Amino acid sequence: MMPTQEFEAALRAKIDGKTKPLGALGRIETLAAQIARAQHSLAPRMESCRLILFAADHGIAAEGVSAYPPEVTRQMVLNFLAGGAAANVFARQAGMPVTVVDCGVAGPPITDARLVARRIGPGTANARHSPAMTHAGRDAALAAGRELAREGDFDALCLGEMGIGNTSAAALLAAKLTGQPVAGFIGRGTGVDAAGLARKQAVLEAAAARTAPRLAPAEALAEYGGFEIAAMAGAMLGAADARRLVLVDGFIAGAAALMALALEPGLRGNLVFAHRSAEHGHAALLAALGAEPLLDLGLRLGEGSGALLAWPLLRAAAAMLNEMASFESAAVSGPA
Ligand SMILES: O=C(O)c1ccc[n+]([C@@H]2O[C@H](COP(=O)([O-])O)[C@@H](O)[C@H]2O)c1
Ligand SMILES: Cc1cc2nc[nH]c2cc1C
Repeated sequence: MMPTQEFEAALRAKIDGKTKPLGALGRIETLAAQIARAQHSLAPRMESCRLILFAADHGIAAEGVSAYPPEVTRQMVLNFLAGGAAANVFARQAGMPVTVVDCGVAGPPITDARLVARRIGPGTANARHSPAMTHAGRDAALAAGRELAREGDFDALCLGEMGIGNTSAAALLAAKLTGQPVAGFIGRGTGVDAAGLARKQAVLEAAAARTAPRLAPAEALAEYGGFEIAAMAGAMLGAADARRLVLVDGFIAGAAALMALALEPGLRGNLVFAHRSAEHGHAALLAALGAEPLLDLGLRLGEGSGALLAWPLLRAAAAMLNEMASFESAAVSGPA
């Protein structure tokens, strides 16, 4: 629903009527306004959030573009299920449930009742040489994310990912969606050294050269995406269907956001960009998104870690709107 002029005027009056100098709560004020618009309510609810963690493997990891071996994806999924990863710790701090989704982790399916199985395949094909996924695989991953993000009764969603090699997929996707050279989106990911970075640059240049500089969104996703990236993009669309806000994490989540926005520009109001990742290329990606993130903590982990850390700000913004006294109710004098 488009915010009406009356709604906007009432929202402005409510925020400006709170007992604070005009504009003194800065980004918390714009965040409160975003939440109110997304729910089309002057008294929005922002009490519950959950983390959905999407995991998948990447064929391009075989090119030596990561500092860690591909089996870490699977091992970290087991760590998520055991509750030992950073994402689990931050989610527990916030009292947030965690859903772990296997979108296509390499090797045999992980048999664990707590894992949500949405396996599209045992990882993508190597995008250096061929399209990463079929159109059917892409559509299935998008649909899986969309359906998961619509489920349950939550006001907001943190979306996170795990996938060795996925900074390569995200960089290629960002390049093909913006039409900009891939070089500007390449970083060290999990921490490749200088030689590793040079190899990653050569591999991604070669992968990018397979196709036109700019691709239609759905084509870019099939050529270069990952199953977890497609599922995350789908989850953003699903969250918007349910009028939920999404806390967008770092570089890979940012590429998924660029993808989701290319498919559905109306989604913009549902996305809150949580943080600026230390991954070189995230700044360029945020610029392409026209986004100014809330936090800048030097994180480069993924897993939704930055989104989880930003969740209290979302709660605080809604609480400001709902609980803070007005000049009138508290009998405080306005500007002289
Ligand atoms: O979210 C980020 O900004 C971010 C930046 C660098 C690395 N990561 C994580 O590291 C993995 C990808 O790094 P790489 O080097 O294997 O492409 C993947 O599991 C991501 O969650 C995440
Ligand atoms: C250990 C490890 C944890 C991660 N979490 C997200 N990406 C990751 C990559 C590695 C290597």
